[in-house]
Amino acid sequence: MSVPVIEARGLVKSFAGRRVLDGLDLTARQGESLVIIGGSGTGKSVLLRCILGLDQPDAGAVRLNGAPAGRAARAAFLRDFGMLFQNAALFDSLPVWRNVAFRLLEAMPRAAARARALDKLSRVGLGPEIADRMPAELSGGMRKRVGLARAIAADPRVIFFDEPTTGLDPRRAAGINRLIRSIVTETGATAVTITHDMTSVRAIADRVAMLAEGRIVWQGTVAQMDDAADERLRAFVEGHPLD
Ligand SMILES: Nc1ncnc2c1ncn2[C@@H]1O[C@H](COP(=O)(O)OP(=O)(O)OP(=O)(O)O)[C@@H](O)[C@H]1O
Repeated sequence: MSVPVIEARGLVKSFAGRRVLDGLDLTARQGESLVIIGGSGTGKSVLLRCILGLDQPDAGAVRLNGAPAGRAARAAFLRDFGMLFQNAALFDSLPVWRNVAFRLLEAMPRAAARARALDKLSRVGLGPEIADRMPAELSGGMRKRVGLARAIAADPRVIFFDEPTTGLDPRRAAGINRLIRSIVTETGATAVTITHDMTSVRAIADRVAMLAEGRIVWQGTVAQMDDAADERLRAFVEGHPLD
């Protein structure tokens, strides 16, 4: 079997004495689409931040492409990494194409970067007429698509999607889910998505991992998820009300 792209072992992270991650183990393998689910405040973002080196775990270790996540392994990982942020996180002062080409502009001439940006915009269903618009002129769904074009601009091997459908109506959300799935399948990239949206989970996931009480308490395919008896999983998947 190939070396895991991401391996987290025994991650512990507390804030103000409260343990958010409590011995968490998780593996993402080359080319798979892993979706992490879990209630609000269960630590999904903290987990991503620990993987990316933005938060330091109190204990445990992260390995990236088989190597301990020190400075060099993390730099190599980030060179081949793209991310779609919640709310797209576009630069409001830059036109769409420069948002998409942001990292490309360091690596290639402006004309080539613009051409690549237009190509990626077209991949997410946006025409060249959008390229010179400012983000504020776009709808939420279009901004999300621009964010997706930016995430894939440099053809990354690993892509993180942070709540990709939040704030979108169901049809726009379905459009984003379909794009994410087709991009992951086409490029063979490893994808890690965090979401609350069960429609998204079903559209995107090869494997689902549920975070609760600081650990991955269940993982499996979507088909296994539908058959699983785990109470916490059932409650989340079926949306049992919480007071
Ligand atoms: N820098 C920080 N300082 C203090 N507490 C933090 C910090 N970052 C996260 N937390 C706490 O850790 C817990 C988990 O937060 P996190 O953002 O990872 O949750 P989440 O699962 O991503 O939630 P949501 O689904 O609502 O985005 C929360 O209680 C949060 O307040």
